Amino acid sequence: MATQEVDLLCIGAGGAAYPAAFRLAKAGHEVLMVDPKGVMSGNCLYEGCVPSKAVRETVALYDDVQRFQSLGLQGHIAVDFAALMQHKDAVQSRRYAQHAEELAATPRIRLCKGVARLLDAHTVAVDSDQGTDTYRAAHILIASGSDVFLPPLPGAELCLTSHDLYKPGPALQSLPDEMVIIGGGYIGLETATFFARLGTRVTLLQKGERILAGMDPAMVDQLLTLLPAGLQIHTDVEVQRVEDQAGRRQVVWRDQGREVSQSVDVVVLAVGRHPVIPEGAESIGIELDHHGIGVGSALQTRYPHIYAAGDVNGRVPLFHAAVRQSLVVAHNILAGNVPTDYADFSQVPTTVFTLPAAAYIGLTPDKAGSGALLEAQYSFKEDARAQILERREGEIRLFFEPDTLRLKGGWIVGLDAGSLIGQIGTALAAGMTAYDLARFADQHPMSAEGVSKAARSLF
Ligand SMILES: Cc1cc2nc3c(=O)[nH]c(=O)nc-3n(C[C@H](O)[C@H](O)[C@H](O)COP(=O)(O)OP(=O)(O)OC[C@H]3O[C@@H](n4cnc5c(N)ncnc54)[C@H](O)[C@@H]3O)c2cc1C
Ligand SMILES: NC(=O)c1ccc[n+]([C@@H]2O[C@H](COP(=O)([O-])OP(=O)(O)OC[C@H]3O[C@@H](n4cnc5c(N)ncnc54)[C@H](O)[C@@H]3O)[C@@H](O)[C@H]2O)c1
Repeated sequence: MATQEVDLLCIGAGGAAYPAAFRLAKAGHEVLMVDPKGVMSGNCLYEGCVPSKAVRETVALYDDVQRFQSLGLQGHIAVDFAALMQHKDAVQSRRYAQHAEELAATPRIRLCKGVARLLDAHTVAVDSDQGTDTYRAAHILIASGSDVFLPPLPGAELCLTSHDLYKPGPALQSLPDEMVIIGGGYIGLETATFFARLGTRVTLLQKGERILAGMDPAMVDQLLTLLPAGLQIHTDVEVQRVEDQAGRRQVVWRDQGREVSQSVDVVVLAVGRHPVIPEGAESIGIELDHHGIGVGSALQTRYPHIYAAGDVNGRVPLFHAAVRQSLVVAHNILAGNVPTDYADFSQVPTTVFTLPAAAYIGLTPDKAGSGALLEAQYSFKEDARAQILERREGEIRLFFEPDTLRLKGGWIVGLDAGSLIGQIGTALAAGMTAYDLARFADQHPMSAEGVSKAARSLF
């Protein structure tokens, strides 16, 4: 087939791709998204955010009901793990159907099921079941995301990954009694708390000294004291190998020079993700850095018309960061590839959706240095909603510039952390001060009032 012309070709159809695709199509441009999944939403919906949180929220309800056994909700409640997986699958199907409708209703935008390769700075080949098509694109958005990193660990192939756990039709259909999780980052810790709260005995093995390395230690240390009792965490260990033992898994690791082993039903490997670089990118001279495709905050590669957004640039590998970056790309394309919009990588709300959760944004004391920020605190112990829900653990901390009392960052451990961080983020984006927050009459008895109460503690 002859080469076809498009205004924008997106490599991938996840959160880093489709907001730009829709914005450009709305502005009258012809857009093609290419993705081997043949559906929109990338890994967030296929095996990431949405399915993992469908599991998380069900476990949170189970946890709440158990806590209320002596508080007015008596009766036996049991986990049906296979039904929980069906619920997760149903949420995924529902969202896929919604996205298909959105796509069908939007003119000038097509989604092709296939794999894209860069032939030169304007030409992209798309390999699909129908053969290979070639497109000449005025603009290219590389949004090919990330994939599970598999380390050279003997027996890695015996382990499950987040892909196996959360994809539609997941690998696990019954609740394991015992599980080892290798890796103490987001995926490892979230997954560990979900299973531990359901009743699985979970051992988590972390290579370095710190769980959730890179986050404010004061936040992480507080979170660690609140994790489920059925979760054992070993840090500073070196996993040696995983072996098959008549269908069970034997995990062998070194702990302070001593060899330790444990036999479990399931091993989950969660030691990170790596960017997926489309074929041809490097040969046309697109540069990589230690995160992924190298871009500045205008998200342009060395070619002004070729952009890289989302997990593939590895700067802030979160869904909402990918969406914001995608819109930055759209704005810069619409401005004729002259940077007019920039991604702010420093102010992205981040939540570890453990049970309970921890969330942070902006500048925290570990990064700012001791004494550089004025701290305000609010403990959930004294919070009305937390008392009503018997969730009195954790706190809100806000960090201000000492001279101006301008909000610089914050973190929350505990109740509604994943929602409250959005409120703090909005205040941060608006350049608000402790005075502004303290003046706002936030709703009682909701956890959000803790944000203004924390600010008021300074006066
Ligand atoms: C278990 C798990 C839980 C997560 N939970 C959260 C969460 O709660 N909140 C949050 O914000 N983030 C979460 N994330 C991260 C989030 O999923 C990613 O940040 C987000 O999906 C990134 O979007 P993206 O569009 O950059 O990439 P992706 O979603 O990875 O999409 C990239 C797409 O490109 C396609 N592709 C790859 N190569 C090619 C090619 N050559 N041609 C065509 N298409 C190609 C891929 O098939 C994929 O569909 C989670 C991730 C995981 C794994
Ligand atoms: N709530 C969220 O927003 C959310 C949830 C899940 C995933 N994600 C995204 O997915 C990405 C990947 O998550 P992840 O947890 O796989 O990676 P990660 O980089 O967050 O954590 C990996 C952990 O594994 C440890 N590790 C590495 N090699 C090891 C080894 N051999 N033995 C033991 N431990 C080892 C690392 O030190 C680190 O603590 C995250 O960076 C995040 O962007 C986000």
